[in-house]
Amino acid sequence: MLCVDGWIRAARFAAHAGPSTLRTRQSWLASTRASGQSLHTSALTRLEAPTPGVQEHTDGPDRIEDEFFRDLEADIDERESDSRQVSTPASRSKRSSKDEKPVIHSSSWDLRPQPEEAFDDVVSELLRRKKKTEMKRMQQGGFLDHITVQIRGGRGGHGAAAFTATSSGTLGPASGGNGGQGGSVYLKTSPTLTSLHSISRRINGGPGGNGKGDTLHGRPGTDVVIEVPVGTVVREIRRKPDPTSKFAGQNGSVQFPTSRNLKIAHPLASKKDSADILEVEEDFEALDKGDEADNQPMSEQEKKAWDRTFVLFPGAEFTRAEYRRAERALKKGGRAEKPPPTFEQEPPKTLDLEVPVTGDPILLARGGHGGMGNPFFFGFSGYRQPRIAGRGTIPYTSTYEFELKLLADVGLVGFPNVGKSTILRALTGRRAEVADYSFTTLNPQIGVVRVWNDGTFGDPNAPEGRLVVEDTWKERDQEAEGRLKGEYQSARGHREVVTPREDMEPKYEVARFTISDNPGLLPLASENVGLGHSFLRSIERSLALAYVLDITRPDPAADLMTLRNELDTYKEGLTSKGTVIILNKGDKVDEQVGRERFERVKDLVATLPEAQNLEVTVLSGKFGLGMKKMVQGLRQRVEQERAKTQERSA
Ligand SMILES: Nc1nc2c(ncn2[C@@H]2O[C@H](COP(=O)(O)OP(=O)(O)OP(=O)(O)O)[C@@H](O)[C@H]2O)c(=O)[nH]1
Ligand SMILES: [Mg+2]
Repeated sequence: MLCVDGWIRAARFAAHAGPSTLRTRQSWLASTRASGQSLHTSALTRLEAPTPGVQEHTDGPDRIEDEFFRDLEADIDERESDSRQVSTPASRSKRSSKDEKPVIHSSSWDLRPQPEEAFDDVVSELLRRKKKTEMKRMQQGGFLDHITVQIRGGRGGHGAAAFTATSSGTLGPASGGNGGQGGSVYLKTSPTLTSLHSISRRINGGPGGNGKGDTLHGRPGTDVVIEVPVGTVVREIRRKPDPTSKFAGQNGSVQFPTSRNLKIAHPLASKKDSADILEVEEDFEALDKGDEADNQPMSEQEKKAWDRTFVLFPGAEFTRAEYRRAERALKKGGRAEKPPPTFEQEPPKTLDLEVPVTGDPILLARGGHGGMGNPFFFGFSGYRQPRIAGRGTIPYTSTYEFELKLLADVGLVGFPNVGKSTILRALTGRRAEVADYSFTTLNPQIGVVRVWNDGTFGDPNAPEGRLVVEDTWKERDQEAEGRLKGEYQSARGHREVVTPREDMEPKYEVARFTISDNPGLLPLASENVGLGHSFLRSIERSLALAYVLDITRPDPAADLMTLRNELDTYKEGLTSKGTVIILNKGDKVDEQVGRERFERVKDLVATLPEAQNLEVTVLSGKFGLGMKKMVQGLRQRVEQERAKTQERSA
């Protein structure tokens, strides 16, 4: 049986669409006619299986074709003459420059070695392309799915060494305020983000305010909340003390404590200390007992080092012994600087943000302690008028690795320029970039497919047959023309939403799933050629995969094998997620050729281990034809997989 429903929709769309759409359509009609091919017998309409529950038109195809063509062509003539009248020199020059746009044909990525070609040439060509696409990606701001970030809590504010003034001019009671606690760094998910590019490489909590006289404490530092997309995996990979800290390595090099023992390499440590590995605890005990070194004069370097821990009242001078006593006071009060905990003492943080973070954000790095004001040192080892206050501590820096694994239920995979973005747009209305050259899509995109009770999908108000997905530059042209005419025409103008007619059956949503459009994959993608790993990583978690092949290419079956091999090489078992094989651009081939290629793919699929889950379908993303069957297939698979996951977690 013949399904002409799709064709009627396409014809209807053409009759309603704007001038540039008409031109495309008209040239298509003309070329098809010229080749002596009957339109309704395109591979698409013949191969599309009837969708259950959808009423089929029983009129003879010839009659429908004739009727629609007469109307359509009259419409086209009328519109063309209209558009000629309004076209301005500016819009004409714009179009002509666009017409000169170089078109890279889809076959240009066919890099499978030809018999006479050396494999090395192919590889070097692929590497050249990888460089080119990466450059393009960088120029566009780029998608980032893997970054390392240095995170540190804010430094604590310094304590104040101050005294209440007395009428006699002597120093009254100590009244320095404490420094404020540094701000902490938190993490939460954001539903609107789809890449990590907005995250800075270095994130510090806000610094705490300094304490002041009259026991005025410093204000706490501002907290920082990092927002990441859902699907981000966060791993702490390193901790290191601040380079100015006592625990930092000598000469600014940083030493990460790998065991409980810590090598003290600091101006304050004696020669013996830096030679031996010394327990920190014991170090402080030894300090308390006093040391003959205490009586020796301090070097400038040592003074500077103490200055990083303490603030002195103006004019005050401290000996080494006094400093050590003050340090002990801090330690007893639990305010002394500590080395970063090792991974054994405090396991590294690992978070898998597969579901949105609800409630409080997650703490990644705590702010440093505020320094103590001088009242804290009162009475300690004989201080009646402590002319010393503590500085705020600088927390250690953690290096985190952020990796984004996009969480779409379905992933579209295919070589460049086969129409993946077009299909995403046809399914979801998301304005993904579509253009007739390879690597249009550089960043994965996610759209939501909504399935209605009558088996339709997408925008519930969009009348059938009004949808066409055009190359984005054409839309931009249309937009510009609209602006010139003084009327702003949305790029989605031909998808305008209409209120459902009263006689229409009410629709309700029965299922919803997300689908991701990914950058095109090249042979050797699993070796990181093209955009390689970056997007393979993000499809790893999809519940189902849809292969997109271009039916106008000479051997879609071979393309499928190359695609499958790439996925298999990247990760074993990934191909078992395959659900549908889409032969796109069904409107572009004539029936016999289309049928042959379709059969070849089907024969090949029958030999695959995952054959029982795979369905082969021919469709046209551009004209939204033949999509229902694919949506049903994907929906079923997604629901099955979701049920399995639920069972497993139960
Ligand atoms: N005739 C016809 N053209 C189509 C169809 N689907 C896509 N195209 C055209 O094919 C070209 C490439 O489409 P895209 O959707 O950008 O392809 P892609 O796979 O996303 O390409 P990359 O992002 O570069 O990997 C565009 O010019 C589309 O208009 C279709 O079903 N029929
Ligand atoms: Mg694309």
